[in-house]
Amino acid sequence: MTGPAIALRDVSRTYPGPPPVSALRASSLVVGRGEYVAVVGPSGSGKSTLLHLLGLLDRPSGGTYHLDGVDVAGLSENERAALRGRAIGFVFQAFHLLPHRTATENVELAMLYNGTPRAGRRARARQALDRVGLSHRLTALPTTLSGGEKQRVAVARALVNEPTLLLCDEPTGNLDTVTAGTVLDLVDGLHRDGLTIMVITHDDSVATRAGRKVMIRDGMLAEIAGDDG
Ligand SMILES: Nc1ncnc2c1ncn2[C@@H]1O[C@H](COP(=O)(O)OP(=O)(O)OP(=O)(O)O)[C@@H](O)[C@H]1O
Repeated sequence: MTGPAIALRDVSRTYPGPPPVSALRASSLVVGRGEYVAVVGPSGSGKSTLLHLLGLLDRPSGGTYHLDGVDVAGLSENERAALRGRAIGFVFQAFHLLPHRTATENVELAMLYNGTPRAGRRARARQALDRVGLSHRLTALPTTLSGGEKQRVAVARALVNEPTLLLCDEPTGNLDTVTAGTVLDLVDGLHRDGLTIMVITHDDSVATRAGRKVMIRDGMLAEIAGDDG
């Protein structure tokens, strides 16, 4: 792999409408491997739009996006899906766990389409759940898990394919402050282990965990200087 984890150059996204909405305007951003970046901004500023582009869930209207040195514009839909599954882990506010599957099964599902043999999936799911401190809840159904535990299952699911980039969208939005702290501690640990992390949030207490903050306002990205910057 060559190049930074993420390189956006003059990336824009206009929703056609009518009327057309310029949700992201010619924005550039380079994120090095192992960086922990928070994207903050008010409602409607373009955070989800950016996340969908970064996560290969949407295509920009203009500009270029290199992920791990790969110009993703040149990829077919199947290649984009394969790259997404291999390189990116997602954690969302609403957990998105299947209610009738155990914690282990929820994590196993992330490996369904990536060629991991069935026999290997269970062991890897257990390892991922162990990494997030849930080895005692392997067979629990999501309805029996606390909010923080559900989010930790979601983190295990995001990690199980060993992505290079973790994209988190308001990861603590459904959690109380104390539980949010434990999930953010977990994310801090992943960062220390070398994972590249982007957290999208409107919550400053979440953003301050990151080494670098980027503001988005009216679809424009701008760096926010750190305390020592
Ligand atoms: N599919 C769409 N079609 C048209 N306009 C859209 C679409 N999705 C988002 N928008 C608009 O684009 C702008 C940016 O929306 P986006 O969802 O990226 O903001 P956000 O910062 O994630 O907001 P929030 O914090 O409220 O989730 C908003 O003006 C929104 O109304």
